[in-house]
Amino acid sequence: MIRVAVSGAAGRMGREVMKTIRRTENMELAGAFDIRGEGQDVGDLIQSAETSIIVHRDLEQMLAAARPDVVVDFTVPAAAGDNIKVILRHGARPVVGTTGIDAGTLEEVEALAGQLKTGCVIAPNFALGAILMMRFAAEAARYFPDVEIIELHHDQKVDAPSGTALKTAELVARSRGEFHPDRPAEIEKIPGARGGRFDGDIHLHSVRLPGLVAHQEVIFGGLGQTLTIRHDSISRESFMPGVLIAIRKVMHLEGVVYGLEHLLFD
Ligand SMILES: NC(=O)C1=CN([C@@H]2O[C@H](COP(=O)(O)OP(=O)(O)OC[C@H]3O[C@@H](n4cnc5c(N)ncnc54)[C@H](OP(=O)(O)O)[C@@H]3O)[C@@H](O)[C@H]2O)C=CC1
Ligand SMILES: O=C(O)C1=N[C@H](C(=O)O)C[C@H](O)C1
Repeated sequence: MIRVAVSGAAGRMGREVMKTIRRTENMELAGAFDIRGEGQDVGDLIQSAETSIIVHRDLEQMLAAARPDVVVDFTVPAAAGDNIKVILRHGARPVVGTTGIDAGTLEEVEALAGQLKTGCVIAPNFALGAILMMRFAAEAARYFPDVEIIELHHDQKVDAPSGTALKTAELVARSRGEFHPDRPAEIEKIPGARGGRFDGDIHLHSVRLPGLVAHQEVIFGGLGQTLTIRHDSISRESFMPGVLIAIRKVMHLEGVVYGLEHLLFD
């Protein structure tokens, strides 16, 4: 039985993870942490009967009371780094979906996990289709180096571009074939109209609208043709199989694994 606690328990992803853990064999929901909903029974958050697990506002207290093996974190970029360090120091294993964590914090987490010989998984996207979309995009970039990325998300998302779009841009940049851009000097009549630029010339565009969940198109352009690779998460259930894989695998890891693909394909 793996004892799992959830950080960001009152959020959209935290609630979905708690529902999933509660119906998964060999896993037990052990604790819940969030800055919102202190003292609330988790059952209220996931529309189920009372669970006797209450939301803690203090991560250390929750860890001491719940003694989880794994803590799943879906919070905010500003909090996730500190949360991960506290979880590691407490001897539990973090599985982190929070995006937008800065590179310096990630390095500190890598050093700490290595020093403590404890496993940690950090993945900007847990949906299998999104992992494949990134893989196919990296492959296509070898033949079509001209590319733009459009990510589309619900209107409550705080970070832009999405973690997935940034990871896609990194992978595309790494595997890109020969690239000789021959473009006219552009005039942006509204600043930002051409999006953000990764590596100088990979344009990323972020759309935020109610009704959306999480979507991305990677559009390649070539002589007389385009190739579009698109993934749609139409519900947050899409992320759950990947989260469960990470929870099971992190129990046997030492150090940080960045990206679900390393648990699926390596
Ligand atoms: N890797 C993946 O597959 C996926 C990653 N994500 C990422 O997960 C993160 C969460 O997304 P989502 O669930 O939609 O966001 P929500 O805003 O719905 O949930 C985040 C929760 O964390 C709480 N919170 C804020 N600060 C802290 C803190 N310091 N300590 C503990 N809890 C805190 C928030 O409270 P309050 O509302 O009061 O601020 C909220 O309840 C985002 O970074 C998102 O990009 C999302 C989907 C999939
Ligand atoms: O905030 C979200 O919702 C999502 N965030 C992740 C990201 O930033 O890539 C993963 C997915 O796109 C949903």
